[in-house]
Amino acid sequence: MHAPLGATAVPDNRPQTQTGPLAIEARGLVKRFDGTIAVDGVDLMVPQGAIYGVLGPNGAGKTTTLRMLLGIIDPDAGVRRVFGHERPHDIARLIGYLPEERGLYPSMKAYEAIGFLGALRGMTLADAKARGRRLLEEHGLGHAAERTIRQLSKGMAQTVQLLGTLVHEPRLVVLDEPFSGLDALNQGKLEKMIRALAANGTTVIFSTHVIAHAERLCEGVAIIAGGRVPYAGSVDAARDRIPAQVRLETEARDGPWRAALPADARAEGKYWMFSLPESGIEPLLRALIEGDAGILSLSIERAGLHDAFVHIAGEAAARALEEASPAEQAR
Ligand SMILES: Nc1ncnc2c1ncn2[C@@H]1O[C@H](COP(=O)(O)OP(=O)(O)OP(=O)(O)O)[C@@H](O)[C@H]1O
Repeated sequence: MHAPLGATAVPDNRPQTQTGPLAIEARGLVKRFDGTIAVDGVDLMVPQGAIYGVLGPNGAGKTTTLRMLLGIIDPDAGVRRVFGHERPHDIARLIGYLPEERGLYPSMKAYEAIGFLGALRGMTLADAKARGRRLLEEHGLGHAAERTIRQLSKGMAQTVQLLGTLVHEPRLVVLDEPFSGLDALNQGKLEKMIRALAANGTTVIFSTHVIAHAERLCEGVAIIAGGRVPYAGSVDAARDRIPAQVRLETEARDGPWRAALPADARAEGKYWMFSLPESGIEPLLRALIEGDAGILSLSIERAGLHDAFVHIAGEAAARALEEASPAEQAR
């Protein structure tokens, strides 16, 4: 039995790599529309209980990939297993799905809309409505339970639809661009909800074109560009594809120590910046000290997911990502 959403304190330092059973295993998924390839050989492994991001610019193939995983459309080639089942429809009651196109019946009351979605996933309508009311209370929308969908703000309606996605306590939650259309406050609330779901053992997979969301939330990420997945794995391992950068401040402007700096060293204001040498920091430190650099400060900065994305998917894909939503990227 799951605890109520949002009720669990969730540590931010959960392990980045998980072993154990997979919620989703997809190999070689291909989809064409009218002869044009939308998804071109996607492999994904999502461990149970993980938060997993599918990150890519508009048109990259995120929605098509998610729809194939859910069994809404069939791949032209490849296999996908959800909790070991090759036909996701067989376990539809274990899955919650928030589609990219939001939509609830405008004349339904908020708690009825949640109830309706729960009934579609196998709950009795009465149970689903009662749970809808409870979820609305728990998420600060108790006052809106009796309001019709058309009387709600866009953000509130989106939260109602999300609660309808979760009302039957699915074991796998698939969210297509769940952050788009939400203001900063509601984006923060959604991040909390996603963490709470995972802390309760639910697997969450979401698509996004906002790197910051994937970086803050996900253990695993699939980078998707032009229908291909040039990287799928842990966020940490993606970041480790780029050498960490050393930021060095010295007292001496010149001297024998300069010969110890790696070839890619460049001046940035009062600092020297360069890639962490493969031999590690110690031999470098020794050389700097012996060469009378007078070290004032030295820090090692790990690459962020943005730099990793550029490195893996290329500048053009990164630009497309930023152009998709500059305001959301900034958050
Ligand atoms: N039903 C369809 N018929 C024809 N082409 C489609 C269909 N669905 C998707 N496509 C095309 O497949 C490609 C991938 O689309 P998809 O919606 O999967 O991308 P996405 O990464 O989810 O993009 P967005 O972030 O804009 O939603 C696009 O070129 C799109 O135009």
